Amino acid sequence: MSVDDINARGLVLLGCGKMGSAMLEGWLAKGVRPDAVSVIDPYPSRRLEELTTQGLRLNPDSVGDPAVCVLAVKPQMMEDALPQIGDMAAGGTMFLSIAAGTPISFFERMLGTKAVIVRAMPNTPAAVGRGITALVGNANADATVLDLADELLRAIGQTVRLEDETQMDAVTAVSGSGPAYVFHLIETLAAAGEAEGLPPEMAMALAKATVGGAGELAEQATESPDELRINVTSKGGTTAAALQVLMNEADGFPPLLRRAVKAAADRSRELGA
Ligand SMILES: NC(=O)C1=CN([C@@H]2O[C@H](COP(=O)(O)OP(=O)(O)OC[C@H]3O[C@@H](n4cnc5c(N)ncnc54)[C@H](OP(=O)(O)O)[C@@H]3O)[C@@H](O)[C@H]2O)C=CC1
Ligand SMILES: O=C(O)[C@@H]1CCC=N1
Repeated sequence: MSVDDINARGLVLLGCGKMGSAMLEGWLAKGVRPDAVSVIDPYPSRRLEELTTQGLRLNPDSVGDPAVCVLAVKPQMMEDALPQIGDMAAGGTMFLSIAAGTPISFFERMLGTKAVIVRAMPNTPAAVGRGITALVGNANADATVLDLADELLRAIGQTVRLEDETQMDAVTAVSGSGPAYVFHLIETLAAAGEAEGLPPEMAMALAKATVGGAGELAEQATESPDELRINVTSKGGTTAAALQVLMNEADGFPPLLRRAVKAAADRSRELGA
């Protein structure tokens, strides 16, 4: 699905809160025209209202037969929200659900077995083109459809294809929710810097740049993250002292993150039950 296809046939967002807006910003930055976008959302943000001056349509009476309809309301709201897209499923629209937990079978029940459905799990760095989205399609989403979905999602970052929908719970727990863990790492690293005597603004600047820079290095370097970690760690030095705390198998990062990721994956499974 190229930006040209979207601009020709249109894109509808059912729900445009934090994640829908992050994706929309990424697509607009890649050349999707605001006048190709319709948003259905009862309380649109000020940003969406501003975009109406560039042609974005808010809660229009009819959305026609768009190329893509992104389903971006909370899982708990999905059943109530879906009737608003009318009989779009009768046309050639690709439905792209980003709802955590909600299985493809739910959408097939709601939209009919002929609907072309792609279930995806993006994350909020999509707003700056640095997201990662995992995707899997239903039986109607053939290789061409999945390639098109992949192309659309690559406009907001990287993509991975899942072999099996059941992998989506773990994906959600790692990369869907993951940015929140990293933001919390930034918050707590800055707070720890403050506790060691740094002014708050400086501590926050150091924490943000360290997490951002380390993430970029981990993606660009040929070395693996464990090699990059070893490169920072001088024998008998400061990093080794910190890693003795963080890498502790009893109460360091490994058991803590294992528990956190399991809690998220379990919640994703619960949402789908
Ligand atoms: N946030 C994230 O990082 C990620 C979220 N997701 C998924 O994205 C989806 C949206 O999450 P998120 O953006 O965080 O949630 P938000 O609550 O920020 O966004 C949902 C939007 O849908 C609106 N809405 C509520 N009811 C309806 C309705 N009946 N019709 C149309 N719109 C409606 C909400 O309006 P109002 O606020 O007024 O209720 C809100 O603007 C969820 O399914 C979530 O699982 C997936 C990956 C990452
Ligand atoms: O917290 C949530 O349920 C959603 C899904 C992944 C990120 N946010």
